[in-house]
Amino acid sequence: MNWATPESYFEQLERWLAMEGEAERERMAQRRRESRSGDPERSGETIINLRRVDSRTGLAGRDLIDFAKPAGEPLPMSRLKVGSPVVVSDEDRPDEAGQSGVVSRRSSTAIEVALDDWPQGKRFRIDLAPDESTRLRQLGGMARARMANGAVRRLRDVLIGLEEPRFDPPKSYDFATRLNAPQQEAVRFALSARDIAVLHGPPGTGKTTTLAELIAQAVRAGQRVLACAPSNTGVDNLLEKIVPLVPSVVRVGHPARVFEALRGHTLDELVDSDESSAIVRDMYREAESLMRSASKPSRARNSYQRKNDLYQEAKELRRHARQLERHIVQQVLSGADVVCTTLTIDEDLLGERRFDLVVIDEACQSAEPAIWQAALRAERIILAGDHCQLPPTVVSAEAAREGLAVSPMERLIAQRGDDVFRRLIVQYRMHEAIMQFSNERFYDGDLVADETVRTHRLEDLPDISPVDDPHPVIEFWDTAGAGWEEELEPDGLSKRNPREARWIVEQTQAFLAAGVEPSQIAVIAPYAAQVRLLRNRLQVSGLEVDTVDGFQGREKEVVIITFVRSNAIGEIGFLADTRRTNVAMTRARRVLRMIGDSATLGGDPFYAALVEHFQQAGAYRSVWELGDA
Ligand SMILES: Nc1ncnc2c1ncn2[C@@H]1O[C@H](COP(=O)(O)OP(=O)(O)OP(=O)(O)O)[C@@H](O)[C@H]1O
Repeated sequence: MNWATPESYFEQLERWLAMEGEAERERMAQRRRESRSGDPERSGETIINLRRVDSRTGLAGRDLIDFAKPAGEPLPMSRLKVGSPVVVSDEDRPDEAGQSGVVSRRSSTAIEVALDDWPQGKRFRIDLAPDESTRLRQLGGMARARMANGAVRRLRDVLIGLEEPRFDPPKSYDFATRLNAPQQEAVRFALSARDIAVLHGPPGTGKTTTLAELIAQAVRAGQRVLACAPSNTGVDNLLEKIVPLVPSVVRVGHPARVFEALRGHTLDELVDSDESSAIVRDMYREAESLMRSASKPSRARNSYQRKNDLYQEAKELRRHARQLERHIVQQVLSGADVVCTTLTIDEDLLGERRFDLVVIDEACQSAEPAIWQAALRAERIILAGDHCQLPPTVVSAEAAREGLAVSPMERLIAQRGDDVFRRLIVQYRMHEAIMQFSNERFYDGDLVADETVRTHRLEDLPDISPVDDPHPVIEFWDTAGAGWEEELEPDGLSKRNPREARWIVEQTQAFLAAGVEPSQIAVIAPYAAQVRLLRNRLQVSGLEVDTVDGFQGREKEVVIITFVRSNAIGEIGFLADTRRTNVAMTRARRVLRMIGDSATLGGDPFYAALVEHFQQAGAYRSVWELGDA
């Protein structure tokens, strides 16, 4: 995408955001209609028939309530993840609005929600809440960017693609972590940027490790850094790597949304452990006791006046307590070398703060409107991600078609080419054979497998049999002509393939029998219906069956993929977004198995090349060999 002026750029973004808002409202309405007519859980945005099974008090006095189905029934597949904003409501009072909260933990049978008040009722439902506040904050950031002056204005225009990025001669650094040569070069390059630099990190190449080093170097040079990512998980992954390298890091955000192990670095906890916070707590307690005294009935002559005085005193005390609390918060923030937050920034909290360097990890998963809040606080900005993996989530199909699903990082690479980015090329995850196809199709053949993983096999793990007949590293199993056809899930719109599912179950059981731990296996399916079917049939604790989205950024020793689509008309639906398949394949460390119908998939040049690649590699099999096709 190219824009002629900042005005045309921001007008386009505003239109896209309006379309997103409309599409989200439509999706909510659709969900309500489905609730009335059939199974509300099918939307993946609602869980019904829940009971309160446990509770504890979390940070800042919030109630953390565990909800579960009767008799420990597993929860349905849903988009409700840790950090999702939700509404908890009483199923017996459908007309009441319910309470807003945030998912703070999830297991296969229970979901914990952080709520400000105790939820009343017996049977509950939890609905994913639309994120209007995020959109409003994005609009605010865009409006300010539109009016920007001076240096911010120049940075803005480089980001939009209207001005050339500039670089100083690279300096040399004394690195704190052991980086490979391309990682070192990437740090030198990024830190030489006067306005913008981009780091392209293909799977397993140590993008986050490199970003943490780069941030540490900036801090050593006396700079203040804002480290962001679109998701809470992304922020926490970065935070985890920054903490050992930088003395003072603060994580801004709802503690319920932060990994438990990292909560000591949240602003809430740091403020809480500040010495002056004891005084604030005393002041609040004192104010409460004044309020209680004031509310006691009294027959004294001047009781009205006395009550009024007590209320006034309590109010004044509270005002002072809040002031002091704000002061502590600002002190903690000012003392931090690095502030970590999602891209949805709390503007009141950060105030006018600007940073020498703003780093955005997973930048390929944020759409254009999401970057402006952070970008406006930057002297220089570094975007890192992999545009060959999952794009930003966009609800409006029309806005996506028009370009909202293209991240600013992807756009900058397309506009500026090699001048603006460096690619990390040594990967520490996949056996060479697993990497090869992705490498050729997506990474210009640049990727190199590090010696520590290049030839690693399943048999190198402890307790794996059979050692004398090693498991092949890669295999594509073709169902062409076998009649293993896809079907629609009854009452649903999602697709599944029962015969492929049966094959997957057999394969998985064989790996388990060979000694592979359930937690080392990923079963990946593109469609929710196939995931549901497989979860039903593969109830093994620790084994993960999910869609691609559930595995982004992660890895497993063994990855088994079912492509599902098998039909006479060669329709492959959203498998046509081949980046999803790239993500799925590149999760695997030692073994990759795929099953699909080449007659259906092969109409698409990407899948035709994939099957051809496996044939050439001697890793092509047909289900006809099984004798039960
Ligand atoms: N220079 C290096 N030497 C040895 N191991 C490394 C090096 N750089 C990264 N690694 C290892 O590679 C793995 C991936 O690193 P990291 O988590 O930084 O990758 P990533 O690129 O952010 O991953 P992804 O993008 O796939 O989520 C980690 O186990 C890390 O310790």
